[in-house]
Amino acid sequence: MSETIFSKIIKREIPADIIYEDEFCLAFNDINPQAPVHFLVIPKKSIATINDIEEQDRELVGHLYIAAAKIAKEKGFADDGYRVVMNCNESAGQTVFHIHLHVLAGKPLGWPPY
Ligand SMILES: CCNC(=O)OC[C@H]1O[C@@H](n2cnc3c(=O)[nH]c(N)nc32)[C@H](O)[C@@H]1O
Repeated sequence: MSETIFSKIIKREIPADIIYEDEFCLAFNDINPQAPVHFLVIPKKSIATINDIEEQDRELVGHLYIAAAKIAKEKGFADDGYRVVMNCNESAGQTVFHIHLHVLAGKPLGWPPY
């Protein structure tokens, strides 16, 4: 698996503002927030894109959403509302090839998101 900046964050080789961690995933604030709340939930397993998610990753991908919802509830914006986005490849703007959920909240988010 190719090393990404996110695998360095998982290994604590580079710093990040970590807000949640469990056996399977890590969440940290985005370095370039696009909303008052903008954090990422990433699996500890390196999976490059949505296209690379395998049947064996079903539980793990579901776990990312459960973690996102747990954080949203803890931070108090679950009921108000939030957006969860996972981008796949260049035209969707994916720049780090380690899958990650973007969790955005804290302001009315426009739709469609482009
Ligand atoms: C269009 C979004 N497509 C994408 O691939 O998102 C990658 C996301 O990761 C964020 N990011 C990049 N490097 C770092 C870093 O070292 N630290 C942190 N805390 N966030 C980072 C970046 O701002 C972007 O929102």
